[in-house]
Order: sequence, then structure tokens, then C-alpha cells
Amino acid sequence: MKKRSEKNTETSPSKTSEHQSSSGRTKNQGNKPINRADFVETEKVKELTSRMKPYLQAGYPLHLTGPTGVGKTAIALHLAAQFDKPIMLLHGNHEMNNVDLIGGVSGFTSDKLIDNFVRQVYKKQTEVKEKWNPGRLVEAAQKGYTLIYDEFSRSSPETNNLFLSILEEGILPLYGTKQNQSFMKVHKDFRVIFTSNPEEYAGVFDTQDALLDRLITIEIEHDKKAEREILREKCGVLAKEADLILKITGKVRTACVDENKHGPSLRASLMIATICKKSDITISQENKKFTRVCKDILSTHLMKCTEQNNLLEAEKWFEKEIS
Ligand SMILES: Nc1ncnc2c1ncn2[C@@H]1O[C@H](COP(=O)(O)OP(=O)(O)OP(=O)(O)O)[C@@H](O)[C@H]1O
Repeated sequence: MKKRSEKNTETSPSKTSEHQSSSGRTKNQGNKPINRADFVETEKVKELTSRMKPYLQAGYPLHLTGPTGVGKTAIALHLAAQFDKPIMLLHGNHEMNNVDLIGGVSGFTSDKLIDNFVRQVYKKQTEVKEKWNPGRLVEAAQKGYTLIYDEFSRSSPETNNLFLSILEEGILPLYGTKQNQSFMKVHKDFRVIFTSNPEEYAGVFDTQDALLDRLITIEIEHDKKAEREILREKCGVLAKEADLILKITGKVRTACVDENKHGPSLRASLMIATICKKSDITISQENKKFTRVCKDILSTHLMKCTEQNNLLEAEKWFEKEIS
């Protein structure tokens, strides 16, 4: 018997890398657990969770919006974990396109059949087929994952248009994928939590009204009490130490708000607390090492918001205000 069949899969390298560069921002796909051990369930978080969970249970998508570092992603992850479903995290970016979300052709598969059964007859038959790689959204929508689409407004409105029919008709259009079917039905458990920064932030597209109309938008704001709880539990600082750090970042934040600019967030306070704890730096206004750390972490905000021309001037502002 001299009949041989070979299968060959070729992947076009350029297509693959293009695909990865933009979709590589998708993290935690499917069933990989998210490490949320250091999440602090503050009173504010409890209140928000009990308010928002029923909306998701009823099948409506949520949209958490607010300034950077206010805890939108952390809350979205916490909320998503309330459902017994894998969580998929997708990061918006201007390069993301439909291929990243619904898939595209990423190479070819070829079947080769060589028939030499009769010695004098040699027959070779090759069939080449395009290889379709489904995008992230296909997997999540098909299997009923909870999708967190972080900073979705950093992707273009054209890309986000896909969500219009997902959220309204429960179907995922498969245009451009050369599939037999033109759409796919979305799993009944598929839930979406969007997060975004307000439109005045750099690198953010205006969101189409039609999409906003389909979302339940909740504004998340800075909350001093919650920040204090997080600093204490996450970094292990004392209440008075947390208060001092928050007083300092708060002063700079207020100076920024006065100038209509975005000031330091909880991230800056977490950095100060973590560095001081790990380096055994006493958190006290009299300790020069501590104020040095604060100045280093807050210097970019100081220069931007206090309209001081150089770092020295900004530091003088700091000495005067933080005393
Ligand atoms: N409840 C919480 N418990 C523990 N850490 C938190 C909590 N809320 C926020 N954080 C921490 O604060 C920082 C900022 O939070 P997060 O990234 O969720 O903010 P964000 O609003 O999504 O910011 P951005 O708009 O820049 O994406 C992160 O380091 C996060 O781990």
C-alpha cells in the first residue's frame, strides 16, 4: 500500500506577530485565577458590590468610570469574582481591532494526498485551507465568561461597535472572518464590566452614545475613608501614619484640582506607604527620609499642579504647604 497522506500547518509569521502585538494586551484569559489576596473589602466596596451585583445578575453590563487610580479595575475584578465563572481581562488600546476580538486568518493548513498504488500511476493532490484563529471575545462570549473590558474607551469606537449587537441582541457578528455563519449566539451567562477614564484624559476616544445607552454607568470617586482602610490593611501602616500620608497626597491633589488637573491617586499613597514599610523609614513629618520619599513620588504632580518651573521651586512649595 503506497498511499500516504500528510498534514501541514503553516502560519504566516507577519500575521501572527501583528495579531499578538495588539491582542497581547489581553490578560488573564479564561480560567487562570486572579490573585486578589491583597484586595481590601472596604465599606465603600461592600456598598458598591451590593448595589451593582443585581444589575449584572439581571443581564445588564456595567460601566465604572472615574479618575485614574480610584480603584475601578480592583472593584471590577472583585465584582466579577462574585460569579462562579472564569474572568477574562481585556485592555483597551488604539491598535485593537476586530481581528483581535473576533479572530482572523493566521496561516494555512494543507492536506497532501500521494497515491502511488498502481506503480505506473503517480497521483498527488494538495488542498490548502485558510486557518482561522478565533479572537478573545469569541471564547468569552461562547463560554459565558465574565469579561472585564478595562479602559475600553482607549480602543476606537469602530472596534467597540461590536459590543452594540452583543449587548442588545445577544449576538456576536463574525464579519470579515470568512466563517460559514455570519454571527454567533452569545452565552446567557456572558457578563461585561467596562471601565474608563473620563473623556478629558489623554488617549481616550469619545464613546458613542449608542454604546453608553446600553450600559449602566457608575461613577467611582476618591474616597478618603476607603483609602485609609486600604493603606492600613494592604501596607500594614498605623492609622496615624495612613492619615499623614493621605494628608500629604491630599494637599497635592487639592492643588491639582484647583488648577483643573489630575492629581496623585491612591497609587501614590500606596507607593509611599509600601516603600516606608519595606525600608524601615519612620512615617513622620519630622523624618527627612520620609519627606524625601514623598517629594520623589509626588514631584511630577508638584511641578504640573503648582506651576513651579523647576523641581527646586516645587520642593519649596512642598516644604511650605506640608508643615
Ligand atoms: N479595595 C482595594 N484593595 C486593595 N488595593 C486596592 C483597592 N482599590 C484599589 N487598590 C489598589 O490601588 C491601585 C489603583 O487601583 P486600580 O488600578 O483599580 O485603579 P483604576 O481606577 O482602575 O486606575 P486606572 O484608571 O489608572 O486604570 C492599584 O494598585 C490597586 O491594587
